Amino acid sequence: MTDHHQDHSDLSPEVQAGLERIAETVGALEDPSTGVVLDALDADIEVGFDDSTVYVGVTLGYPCASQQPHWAQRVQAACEPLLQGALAGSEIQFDLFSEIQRTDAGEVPDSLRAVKNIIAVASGKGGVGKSTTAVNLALALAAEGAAVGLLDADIYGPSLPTMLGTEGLRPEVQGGKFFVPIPAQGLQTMSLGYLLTEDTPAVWRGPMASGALNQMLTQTLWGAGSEHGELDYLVVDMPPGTGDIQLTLSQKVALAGAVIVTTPQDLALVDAIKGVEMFRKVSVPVLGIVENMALHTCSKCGHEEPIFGAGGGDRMAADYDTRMLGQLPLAMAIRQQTDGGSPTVAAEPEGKVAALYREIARAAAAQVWLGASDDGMPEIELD
Ligand SMILES: Nc1ncnc2c1ncn2[C@@H]1O[C@H](COP(=O)(O)OP(=O)(O)OP(=O)(O)O)[C@@H](O)[C@H]1O
Repeated sequence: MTDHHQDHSDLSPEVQAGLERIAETVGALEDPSTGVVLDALDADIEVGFDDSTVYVGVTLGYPCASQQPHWAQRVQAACEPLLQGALAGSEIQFDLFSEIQRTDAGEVPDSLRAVKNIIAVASGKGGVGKSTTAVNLALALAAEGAAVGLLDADIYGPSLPTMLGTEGLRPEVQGGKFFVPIPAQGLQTMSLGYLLTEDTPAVWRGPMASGALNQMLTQTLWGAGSEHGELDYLVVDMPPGTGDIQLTLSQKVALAGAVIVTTPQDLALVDAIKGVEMFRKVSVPVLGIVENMALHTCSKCGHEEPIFGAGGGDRMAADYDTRMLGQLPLAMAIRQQTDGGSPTVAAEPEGKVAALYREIARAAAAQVWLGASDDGMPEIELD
């Protein structure tokens, strides 16, 4: 439940009552990323008064730096009618903060203690744009103010070095055992692509692959390059599919949640359902579904069409009691930018597509904050 912080003992009772009404009004505003009113969330609302200025501060549990103007406008509109009596003529000053909490991960290796939340980005099958989504989501979380790491767990075809323009770089090794993550475009990154050389055999069998993955996860000094020695989120770009590697990883570390990427074609949706079921089976909360390549935007006229059909992700979200985090268009620019080493969120931070990725990132992180997004769901048994 929300705290309304107020120590207004030195203020007149009339001012105190006015501030209390303002706190209540702010508490009744809906948080756009969860659709829940602030009072029902674990949000902090602070209200103060000094020299004709009413200070209102809201602290959310997910990164939301870009939302300050939008919130300021909403708080202003909702509270202006309350500036009466002793508060008449006052101004409102609004600040939005975020404080990202840690998901309880139980026993974890030392290197992962620096990570507050691990988010897996997964897909039931290959080629749906999972890696593109993972890298843009990681950049979007960082753009919203979080300290973010990105682990490319795609053992068979590590694409992170290409997407972030870090090909050919090798991580520094500390104490003969630990990798120092490579900083790239504001992210702390690690990929098997950094460790393979031209001479490394490309055939990685299941047990070897999951061993390598486990090592990258647990032997990387994740907090090393970030300001506070901690990461708010480690985004893991999972290998495609729902086989042993995926299951092992999901069981080995306490994931804060999983984002499932799908395309609107029916087949990909069937595969995405397998992804949802796999995570449920190992009690990992499914944060939601991202529908990629959902609309085709004509590069000549800008017209948008759902060439693979519409509404599949929404239907699946409803059927499987999860949510749609957002839809991305099939756009030439997304492919060119991501394959060219500067993913859309970094290449065009103010563009329409970057705004979509940021909205998805906020919604996913907000679900991590809510923590128990799957509460009450019966476990689904496979086989
Ligand atoms: N929304 C999009 N619009 C246009 N191209 C896209 C979009 N999303 C991804 N792509 C392109 O599709 C190709 C496959 O994307 P990506 O590598 O992210 O998929 P993946 O699901 O991770 O694949 P894999 O299973 O091979 O790892 C890439 O060339 C990427 O640039």
